[in-house]
This record gives sequence, structure tokens and C-alpha cells, in this order.
Amino acid sequence: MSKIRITKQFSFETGHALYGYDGKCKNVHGHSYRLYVTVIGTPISDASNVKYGMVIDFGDLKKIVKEDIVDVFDHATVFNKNTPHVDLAKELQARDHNVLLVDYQPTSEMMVIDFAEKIKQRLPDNIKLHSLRLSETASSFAEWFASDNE
Ligand SMILES: Nc1nc2c(c(=O)[nH]1)N=C([C@H](O)[C@H](O)COP(=O)(O)OP(=O)(O)OP(=O)(O)O)CN2
Ligand SMILES: [Zn+2]
Repeated sequence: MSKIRITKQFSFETGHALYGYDGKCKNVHGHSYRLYVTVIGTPISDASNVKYGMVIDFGDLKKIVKEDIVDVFDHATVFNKNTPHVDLAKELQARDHNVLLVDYQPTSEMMVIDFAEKIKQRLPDNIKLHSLRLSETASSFAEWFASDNE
């Protein structure tokens, strides 16, 4: 049976700031992120299986990505906890804002690495994460490919 890639798209609104950056993105601002998740596997060939013909049910993929990424990042503001932004983050948290402290600079590149690790941990053994595309703006995106990281 052929290997097939399937992709599901997600979207979430997230704020961030790039501490120490030499441009306007050092300021707190937000993006309408688009995340394309591509997994690869063999469609189930057992006709008695309720998932017959599927690599993975799009709904099951949605559940994983929603729980681990979309619901966590949507309408949150992400700061690098290893920078003085941690003070701003604590102030916002004290005022009941949804703040995420991560241990990396929250660029598209670093976020997509984080997302790849999270998704890989949740996928069944027979399904492999093939690639991710994280789009920050209409003209900018970062991609992670399993083949680049073996
Ligand atoms: N390699 C990266 N460069 C930049 C990132 C990033 O994550 N990785 N992030 C930013 C800012 O957060 C923000 O996304 C600005 O990006 P940019 O594409 O420059 O946005 P613009 O609106 O100015 O772009 P247009 O050219 O007007 O579409 C900065 N760099
Ligand atoms: Zn930005």
C-alpha cells in the first residue's frame, strides 16, 4: 500500500515580542498564525476498521493539535522566560492575562520546533509527522521537515 501524506490546517491568534531584536517586532504585537500539519502513513486496509481508508482520521489529528497547540496558544501572549520580559509577563498574569512563558525566542522558527516536538509525542506509532508550516503573516512562514532533522 502506498504511503500518503495528509494535511490539516489550523489557525490561532497569538501575541509575542522578540526581546533584543533590532526591529519593530521587539514590541508586543500579534499575528493570525496559520499552522499546516502534514503526517504520513499507510491508509488502513482492513475494511472492517471504522477508519478504513484513512491514514489518520482528520478529527483525531485535530484533537491532538487543538489540545496541545491551538487551545494553549490562542489568545495568549508568548514571552521568552529567559529575558527581562518575564517581569512584564508576571505583571500581566497577575492581571489575569493569558501569558505563555517559553524557554526560547518566540520566532516562527522556534515555535515550529516546539510544535513539532509536541505533535510527535502524541501521534500513534504508525503515523509519522512529515512536516509543519507555520505562517506568521501573509508573506512569512517557517517550515519543519522530519527529513531535515533525522
Ligand atoms: N526569521 C524571522 N524573522 C522575523 C520573525 C521570525 O519569526 N523569523 N518575526 C518577525 C516579527 O515577529 C514579525 O513577524 C514581522 O515579520 P515581517 O514578515 O517582517 O512582517 P511585516 O509585516 O513587516 O512584513 P511585510 O513584508 O510587510 O509582509 C520579524 N522577523
Ligand atoms: Zn511577530
